[in-house]
Amino acid sequence: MADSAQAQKLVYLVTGGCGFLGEHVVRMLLQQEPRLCELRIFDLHLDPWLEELKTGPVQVTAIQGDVTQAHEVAAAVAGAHVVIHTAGLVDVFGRASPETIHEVNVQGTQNVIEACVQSGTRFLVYTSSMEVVGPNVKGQPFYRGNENTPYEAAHRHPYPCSKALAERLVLEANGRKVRGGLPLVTCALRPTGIYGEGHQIMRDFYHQGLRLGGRLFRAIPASVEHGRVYVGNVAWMHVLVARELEHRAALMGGQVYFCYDNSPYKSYEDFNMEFLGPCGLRLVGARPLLPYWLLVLLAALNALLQWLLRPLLLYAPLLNPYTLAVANTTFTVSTDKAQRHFGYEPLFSWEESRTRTIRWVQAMEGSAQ
Ligand SMILES: NC(=O)C1=CN([C@@H]2O[C@H](COP(=O)(O)OP(=O)(O)OC[C@H]3O[C@@H](n4cnc5c(N)ncnc54)[C@H](O)[C@@H]3O)[C@@H](O)[C@H]2O)C=CC1
Ligand SMILES: CC(C)CCC[C@@H](C)[C@H]1CC[C@H]2[C@@H]3[C@H](O)CC4=CC(=O)CC[C@]4(C)[C@H]3CC[C@]12C
Repeated sequence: MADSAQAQKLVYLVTGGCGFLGEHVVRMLLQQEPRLCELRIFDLHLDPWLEELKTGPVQVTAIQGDVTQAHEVAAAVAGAHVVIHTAGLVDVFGRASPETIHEVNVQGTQNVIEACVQSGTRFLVYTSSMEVVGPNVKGQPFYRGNENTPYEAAHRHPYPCSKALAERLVLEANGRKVRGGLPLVTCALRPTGIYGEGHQIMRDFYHQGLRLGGRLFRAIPASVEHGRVYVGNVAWMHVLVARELEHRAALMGGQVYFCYDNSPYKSYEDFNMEFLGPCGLRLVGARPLLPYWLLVLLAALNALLQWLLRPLLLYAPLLNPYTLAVANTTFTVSTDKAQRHFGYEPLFSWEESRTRTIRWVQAMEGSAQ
């Protein structure tokens, strides 16, 4: 792939390239991959910002398509050297049916793998998730664990189930012969909770805080640590992996890597306040305002209401039994596997990640400042 004749001629495909993470991967590739000659962006919905990318030296091809449609995926993959598969249905709120989540996340991933095999594309990077590991249904803590930490990964919710199945498909496909006879090289990246510019849930919390007169009310004990990673560093990791898979296929093929950086270990809410605080919001309470049993009851009530109202309207609040369990279970990562295997160092320091995220929140309409 990298011989001198082809040095500047790489074709990359990013599925889900218009999503929160996908957009950062796309922009990072354009900045950091000098060998790129064409960047294909495949997504169900194409965003207007793609237009501004089309004026640069790299050919940017926007492809409106659905990963569940094998023929659309095959057409997009044909001739690509590397596929970064970030497209997915990220739904832990019950907006989509379990069948749809499975179809997009599992069948969609299978379609991407088959398209690589059929078209002779050798390098596939899959965006997996920490959710593949946990938190599990028993709520057992995963405290600063790494890729080898033993943990009982038991899931019931459709989203982690689908991510775990899809990740397995990707890893099992490593070594399959692609068209032309060479082996497919795959690996999976497992981000913890991603934050940064474009993060929808952060936006939701910000607007909720504004509605509540600049206050948010603590729901989860400050002692519960939740792993977070800056979107720019997750994107950078994808770009590095995509680049290094070719040179270190024997080491990296079939491997999983947690995505990490120097973001501090904090509870989900305290971490959000790192950005929302400087934008004028305040977190009320050193301890949760409501007892945990009441939150469990409210979450169950929300699930019941969702089910009852489904024929009439979509009721999908942030709080449900699953999100409560995830938010209330310690899950943090401490690893250097990505550094050891492909030389990853975070591109953005914590200070820079924080500043960029704060600036983005401040720029939102209706800033509390
Ligand atoms: N947001 C987070 O904290 C984390 C996300 N992830 C994973 O990262 C990936 C990206 O997630 P986000 O950017 O947060 O989500 P997102 O919803 O912002 O982006 C997903 C993109 O995939 C596209 N997509 C959905 N269904 C599709 C289909 N059938 N065909 C083609 N495109 C489709 C969407 O239009 C969207 O642009 C996902 O695979 C997710 O599982 C993993 C860990 C944490
Ligand atoms: C009011 C509640 C008590 C708090 C609600 C917060 C939740 C909405 C979020 C807490 C943890 C989040 C998840 C976590 O960061 C891991 C994830 C990984 C993914 O791959 C997809 C997103 C998510 C499941 C993320 C979703 C929101 C939370 C559950």
